[in-house]
Amino acid sequence: MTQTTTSAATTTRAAGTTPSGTLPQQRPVQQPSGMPIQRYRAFEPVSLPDRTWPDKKLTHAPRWLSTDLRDGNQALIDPMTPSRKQKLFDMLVRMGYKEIEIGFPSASQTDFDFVRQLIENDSIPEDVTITVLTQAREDLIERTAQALQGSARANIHMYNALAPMFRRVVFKMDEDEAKDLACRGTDLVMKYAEQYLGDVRFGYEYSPEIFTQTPTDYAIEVCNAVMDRWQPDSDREIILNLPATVEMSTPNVYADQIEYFCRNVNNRDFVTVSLHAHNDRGTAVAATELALMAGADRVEGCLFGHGERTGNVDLVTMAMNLFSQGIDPMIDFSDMDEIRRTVEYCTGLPVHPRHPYAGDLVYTAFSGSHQDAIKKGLEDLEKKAKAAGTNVSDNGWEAPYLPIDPHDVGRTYEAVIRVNSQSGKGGMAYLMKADHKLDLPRRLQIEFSRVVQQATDSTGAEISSQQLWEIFTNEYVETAGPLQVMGVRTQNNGVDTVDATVSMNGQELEIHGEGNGPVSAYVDALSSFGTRSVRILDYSEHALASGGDAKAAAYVECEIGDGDDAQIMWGVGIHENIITASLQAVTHAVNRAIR
Ligand SMILES: CC(=O)SCCNC(=O)CCNC(=O)[C@H](O)C(C)(C)COP(=O)(O)OP(=O)(O)OC[C@H]1O[C@@H](n2cnc3c(N)ncnc32)[C@H](O)[C@@H]1OP(=O)(O)O
Ligand SMILES: CC(C)C(=O)C(=O)O
Repeated sequence: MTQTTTSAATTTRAAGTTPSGTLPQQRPVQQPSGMPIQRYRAFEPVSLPDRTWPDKKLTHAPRWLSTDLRDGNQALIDPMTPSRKQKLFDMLVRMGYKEIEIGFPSASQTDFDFVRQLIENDSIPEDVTITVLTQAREDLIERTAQALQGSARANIHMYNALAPMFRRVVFKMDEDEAKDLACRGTDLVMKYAEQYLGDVRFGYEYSPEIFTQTPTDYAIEVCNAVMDRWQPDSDREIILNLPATVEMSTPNVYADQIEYFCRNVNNRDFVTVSLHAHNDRGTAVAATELALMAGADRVEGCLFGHGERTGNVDLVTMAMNLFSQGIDPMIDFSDMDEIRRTVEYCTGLPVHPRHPYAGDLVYTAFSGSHQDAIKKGLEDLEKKAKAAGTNVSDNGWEAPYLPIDPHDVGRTYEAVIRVNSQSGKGGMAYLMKADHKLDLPRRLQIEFSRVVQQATDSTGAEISSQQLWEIFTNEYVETAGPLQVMGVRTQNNGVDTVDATVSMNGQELEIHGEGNGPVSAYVDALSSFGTRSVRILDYSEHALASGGDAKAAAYVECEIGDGDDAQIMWGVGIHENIITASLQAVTHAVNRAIR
């Protein structure tokens, strides 16, 4: 056996033991995975030692562009039908998007026709700018301009790839040739805009595709050359959209690239710097947020992160992250479930149950300690609102584990707590109160949670609120047992008396008891005919609702029997008459003890 000697001044420990006398913990040794890491290399970041973005804060919403109908649509298993596109477009407008990329009209007759449909059916509000994408190819640019005829406000968005690998493999172009393609494309956009779009409030967006894998100085050089053609001015902005076409690095690297670009590009005052992050590393939201801190003005993305491969940056998370910091996203997400249903219908793809702010499970706690904290948090908010004579929704939000109030996105608190084998008393008590109006005393909560635990352990499955109610009533409220009460008369003549007709194990008896209240008189009566003694340890009652015929609930904690045989038992009664409810509660506790 190891010896540990402790004195006031020193602690001596046997070699190889810890202060608690246990064997020391060995640090785990991880093993090489054997995966082919030699095939990949780390991303080379731009050098920006004097970066300023880490100290910046997001204070307002950026300009948003929804590309659900373009980048989102081009990545679907089944691209949207025109009627689905229309439905999604209408919803985007209702939500407040003012810039919407509606397709790639030179790609197909379907895409072209959809643009025409929106314009000809007058579906585009005056203050909404539609955008369409094209490659830097003359035939495609001309067709693109034709598609936009008759619109009120429209942008042509042209792209070409600048990254070395793309130039070499896809385009077989050197840097100058790729720059020249961008410049010629810009000339053609202007030419065909003039030819077809004289009456349109017309704008231009250029994307140096694969911006993040392009040497930033070269991307700036091409953008400056494009601007030499477009000639931006105070009333002639250019949108320079800087895509992380494939996300290749940590978000801070994108932020450095954006800050570097913003500092060094020409005509910064007339340039709207736009972000277009994909989510290949799962950090598109973080990258976009940091890049906004780095000086960008505008964000392109899709609802729920649809788009090529892992998707575009998720516009829902982006906007709701701002909302949760008290910043108006300028887009309305107050009916999140309707937005989700519409996107699911239009895209044919489900939203993940854990999707931030919108998934089925994101305001739900199954585990005991989370439930307990949420219950206390909600009670605290209600208490504060009551004290101030306001509603919870009028006050600031602060609740454990819930970054926003589910009500603010159209959810109820119903799903906030769900019960399974991971749950504790707090969650069950919350459901019993919220759904069934029973405010269980604390020690009853503890006892009941053990009863529920047995049920969840045996099935391994979630227990619905209705099942919880059934378990509760079977256990505490409707206990069949040897003691049955057939009739009770209570009186108060200075002292409370109870006269009852009961049957015990089938034998009918008249019993009588006295006490300083009906419950103690009933307990006295029960003790008089040889059952085990009954002592009330705790008693509480409350109405289940307001109104004359409302039911009341009574909870009693009894000690039944004496000495070593004594059992502590809860019983519950629910009845229109509170005295009946109390006596039922005692009867149920006795029956539970005998059972
Ligand atoms: C990052 C993005 O999301 S970009 C948007 C991608 N979206 C889409 O591609 C959806 C719509 N696209 C389409 O329907 C078709 O690709 C079309 C209609 C645009 C073009 O079709 P096609 O000419 O038949 O074929 P394809 O797409 O294979 O064309 C590739 C050619 O375009 C060239 N090209 C690709 N991108 C560009 C560009 N931005 N500017 C100029 N040329 C380009 C390629 O180098 C290749 O040239 P090559 O034929 O000389 O080798
Ligand atoms: C056309 C551009 C903006 C694009 O979709 C991308 O690079 O991901």
